[in-house]
Amino acid sequence: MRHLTFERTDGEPVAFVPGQFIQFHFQYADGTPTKRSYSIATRSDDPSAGGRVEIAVSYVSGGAATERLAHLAVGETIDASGPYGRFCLQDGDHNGRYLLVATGTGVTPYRAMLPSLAQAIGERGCEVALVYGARNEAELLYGEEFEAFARDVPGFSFHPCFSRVPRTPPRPGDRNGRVQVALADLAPDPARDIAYLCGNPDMVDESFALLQHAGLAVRQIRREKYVSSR
Ligand SMILES: Cc1cc2nc3c(=O)[nH]c(=O)nc-3n(C[C@H](O)[C@H](O)[C@H](O)COP(=O)(O)OP(=O)(O)OC[C@H]3O[C@@H](n4cnc5c(N)ncnc54)[C@H](O)[C@@H]3O)c2cc1C
Repeated sequence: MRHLTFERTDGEPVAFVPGQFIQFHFQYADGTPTKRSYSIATRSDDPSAGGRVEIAVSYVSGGAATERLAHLAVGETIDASGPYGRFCLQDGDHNGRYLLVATGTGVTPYRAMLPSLAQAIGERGCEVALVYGARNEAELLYGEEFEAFARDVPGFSFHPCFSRVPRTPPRPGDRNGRVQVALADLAPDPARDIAYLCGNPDMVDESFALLQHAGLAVRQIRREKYVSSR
């Protein structure tokens, strides 16, 4: 995975709502134009971010966009458009708990949402549980930040799930296995939960089915599937 930071060539800040994504535009080797989407990871409470766009890219062997992004040099430019998307927190929600579920780079929109989540916890007294699946500790993207946030913000809990290799030594709250199991253990409750699911499409579909089985309505489940957009 790579964490990349971009700024507009005209120096203007990039306005976005946490949860949105941008698209990069480039060409295949034969000159055919194409584009790919990447969630914005920038935290608005980070003064050093300064209106820049931060993204995390999971490397796909032979993938057109990730090959291009993996070989971008510092200072090089790439065409982009956006922001797009509605995988965002909504003003009218009065739920008692957010269940945020992600695998891999699917956790990036939640990093961008952290300041808004802290505000919701402070103003509405709601809880937030972040369930995050990675294969091993090395792939736990922004893990230290989420752990620090959980320490600082009562009401926010972080549940890292290691699907291949457990963390050694394990930390309190670590889970081994798939995010779906940890999600079920949180006892999803239609009376108080709104869920966000982001990342691997199979994980999103399976978690969606699990939440529906627990009684959540479709409007209580928001999804962002990281499908290839050719
Ligand atoms: C709304 C949205 C937001 C997204 N946000 C992010 C993000 O924040 N970070 C991120 O890394 N990606 C994100 N993606 C996925 C991203 O847009 C690309 O699809 C991904 O980077 C692969 O593009 P590529 O051009 O490198 O691979 P492609 O050239 O499109 O694919 C090459 C081959 O790899 C396969 N493949 C594609 N993706 C994967 C994968 N993940 N695992 C295994 N095989 C794969 C394809 O089926 C194909 O056979 C997002 C997608 C959407 C729709």
